[in-house]
Amino acid sequence: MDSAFTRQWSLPPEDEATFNAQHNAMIAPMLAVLGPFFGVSILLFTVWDYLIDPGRAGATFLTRLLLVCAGASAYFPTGLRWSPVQRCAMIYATHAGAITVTAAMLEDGLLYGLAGITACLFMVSAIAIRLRTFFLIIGPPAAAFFVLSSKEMTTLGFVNGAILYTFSVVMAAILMLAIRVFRQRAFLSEKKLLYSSRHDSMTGACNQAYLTELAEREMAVAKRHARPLAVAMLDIDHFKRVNDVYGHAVGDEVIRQLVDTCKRSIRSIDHFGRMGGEEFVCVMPETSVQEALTCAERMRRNIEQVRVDTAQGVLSFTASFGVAVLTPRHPRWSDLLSDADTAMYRAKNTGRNRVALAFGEPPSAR
Ligand SMILES: Nc1nc2c(ncn2[C@@H]2O[C@H](COP(=O)(O)OP(=O)(O)OP(=O)(O)O)[C@@H](O)[C@H]2O)c(=O)[nH]1
Repeated sequence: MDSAFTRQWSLPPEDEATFNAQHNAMIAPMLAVLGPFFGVSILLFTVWDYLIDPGRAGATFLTRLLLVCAGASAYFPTGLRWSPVQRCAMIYATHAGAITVTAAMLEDGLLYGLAGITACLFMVSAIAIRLRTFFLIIGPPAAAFFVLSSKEMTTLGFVNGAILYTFSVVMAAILMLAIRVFRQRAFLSEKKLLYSSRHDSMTGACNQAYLTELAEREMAVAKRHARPLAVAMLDIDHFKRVNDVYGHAVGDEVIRQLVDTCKRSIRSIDHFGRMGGEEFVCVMPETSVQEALTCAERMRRNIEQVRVDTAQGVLSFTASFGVAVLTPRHPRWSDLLSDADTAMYRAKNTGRNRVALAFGEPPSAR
């Protein structure tokens, strides 16, 4: 199948779970409002039963009340831990079921009730997010309708009712798919927007604001559980010279290569960000002094190996690193960062292309 077509209707697997979770979180509070509204409306429709057949209105009211009360348990979250979709299915089965059963109790009622029964179908379009869910929710009341109408209606009435019902199901399913596509697009644009608000557009590294947010969160966790946390600050050596000799485009390429190299040299739980210009920070949770020095050294060595092809020949570059680890002397992220920054300047001042530890050993020699 054409991939552009597939993309219209489905999300990448890594997004599907988040999309569904967001959808469930959105419909859960709606159930507490829409559920009771649906239930009360169904009870009020007893007036209609009375107009059609006053003698049976009492029985239809009791049936409606019984089924609505049975479904009302799903209006609000309970200890049963139902998923929002299961709650929807319960409300729909009992409430749309109430309309179907009471309609069947009246003469030609299913024919009159068909409008209400099919209208309820469209509510499911707004709530279901996948065809499977859609059919799961509408299945039991639809089966009830077909069974009851095959018994209660004339053959002509049954055929007409079945055609109308089936047509409504198809229309509601199409509406559901259209709503899904709109929601998917909104989800993907929001995701893209969020990504660009948090990442540097040139390198894809976290931007300063996002890195600070992540670092503060990691710091709080590390303090709460008395876990180690380390930070490495790095700056490309003599970068101004790269720009001056090779031009800005090559300078940009050097920055991109550095980010790719560093990201490949760290763990997936580490956070790498661009603080601005040619200065970067790596936040390393669960990392001791020795491990942080090893990681910084690995980044330094890998950067040293990078080669950039330019019109003036092959270019290599280096970076200087400052490492600091969280101690009680760092109540705020800015204190820890400042120590890493001081260490990084020590690495610069003692020869560059090296790793220095804040308040620790002298910089590691090349
Ligand atoms: N190409 C490019 N250059 C940048 C970017 N951001 C900052 N720069 C340049 O980076 C250079 C930084 O130079 P300096 O701060 O003097 O430091 P340096 O030349 O690296 O010297 P040391 O840090 O002391 O080793 C400046 O010339 C900036 O214009 C960028 O995104 N792209």
